[in-house]
Amino acid sequence: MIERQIDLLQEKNRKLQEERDNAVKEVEELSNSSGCGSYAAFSEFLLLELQQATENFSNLHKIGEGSFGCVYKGFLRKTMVAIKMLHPQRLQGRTEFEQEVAIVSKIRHPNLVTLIGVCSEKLALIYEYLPNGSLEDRLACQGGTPPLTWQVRTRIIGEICCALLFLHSNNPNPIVHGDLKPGKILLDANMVSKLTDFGNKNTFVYHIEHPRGTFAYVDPEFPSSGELTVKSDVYSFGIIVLQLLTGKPPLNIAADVEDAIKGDSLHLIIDDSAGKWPFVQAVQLANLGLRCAQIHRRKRANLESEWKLLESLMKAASLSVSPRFKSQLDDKGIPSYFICPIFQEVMKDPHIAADGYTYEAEAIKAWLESGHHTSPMTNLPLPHPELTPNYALRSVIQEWLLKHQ
Ligand SMILES: Nc1ncnc2c1ncn2[C@@H]1O[C@H](COP(=O)(O)OP(=O)(O)OP(=O)(O)O)[C@@H](O)[C@H]1O
Repeated sequence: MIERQIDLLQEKNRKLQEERDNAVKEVEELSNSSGCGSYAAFSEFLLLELQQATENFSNLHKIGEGSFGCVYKGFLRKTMVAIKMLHPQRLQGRTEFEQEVAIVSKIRHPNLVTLIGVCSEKLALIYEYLPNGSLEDRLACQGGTPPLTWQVRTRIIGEICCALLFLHSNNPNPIVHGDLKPGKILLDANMVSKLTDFGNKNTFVYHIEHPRGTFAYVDPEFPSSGELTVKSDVYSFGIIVLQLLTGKPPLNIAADVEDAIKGDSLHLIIDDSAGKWPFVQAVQLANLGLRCAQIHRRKRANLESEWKLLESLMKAASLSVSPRFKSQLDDKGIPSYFICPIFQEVMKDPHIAADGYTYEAEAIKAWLESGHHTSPMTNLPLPHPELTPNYALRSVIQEWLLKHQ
């Protein structure tokens, strides 16, 4: 009798082991086929969940409509999200949707909008929700919002450059945004900027065929070459820099700024609604914008070489905090990005984790050592546990502390 029970238990144990081995194999196969190691980057949502989150796609939840479909705001699995419903006719088909998702879902950077998930049955993309809307709307002060200060504008320029450097250095192939313009730069609750719609060249091609005033950002060499390169993004970036500096519409902006520099009248076209922009820095930004917005690709700036200048401009801007820069400050006047998301204290030794967020070294090490394999910020699996010191932020914090304590 006992022997029979032992046999049964052994048989059950063998079956369980077999099931476990099969499950492990399946997970390995899935992660290999996604090409991103064990990094399961996004969730699949049901249409029913989207319907519940948006009260059946009611107009009250609609936040906008682009050429590729409507965007709704919704509360999904305890998170505020933006749901982008793609028009199926705007895509070449499901394969293209899947290819795009495969690219976008693997990329994480603090200045790129995070893809949280997809709803394959409805071809919908679910992104983190950015409550301060687009740079286009903020530049136009839509809804009565105050103009962006020169400090915020300088930081946004640095952040966008940082995001482009990240996309362009992607391995094995650089990722070209292809449709960079203020409408594709979104702002979070702290006015930190994030690029959206990267890895979707179709948006760009669509705009070339159906111009809506956005062609001012388009690489002038694109129509003849028919090809988008990283230098196409550099051109659009240059136009955005000049627009942030002057507040002018993008058409012919490079020629206007160039004329102003030649005629010693740059001070007349700097956007004074941004506050008192230090003139030396305004000139540096004007020249940076012009180096990027060259008509010929081969003459355009290399963003890697421009980064040092931008870093110093960002540093200077963050040290010169005006009262209108409040959204970046906590109630003690400390810039929010100085605060470790785990310890909630000003960082002494900031380190960047694989999720792109910066934490106090001690805090993130303790998190990893206690067996966590996920991001404390996004809850998504971390592709690796390595940490990189954030020297730039550390020196900004130290200088700020010296000045304010
Ligand atoms: N993650 C998000 N959080 C908050 N608002 C968003 C988000 N994504 C898009 N939006 C808003 O939804 C609207 C539509 O965006 P979408 O990117 O589809 O089109 P667009 O950029 O306005 O136009 P097009 O794609 O035709 O150039 C815009 O007002 C945009 O600011």
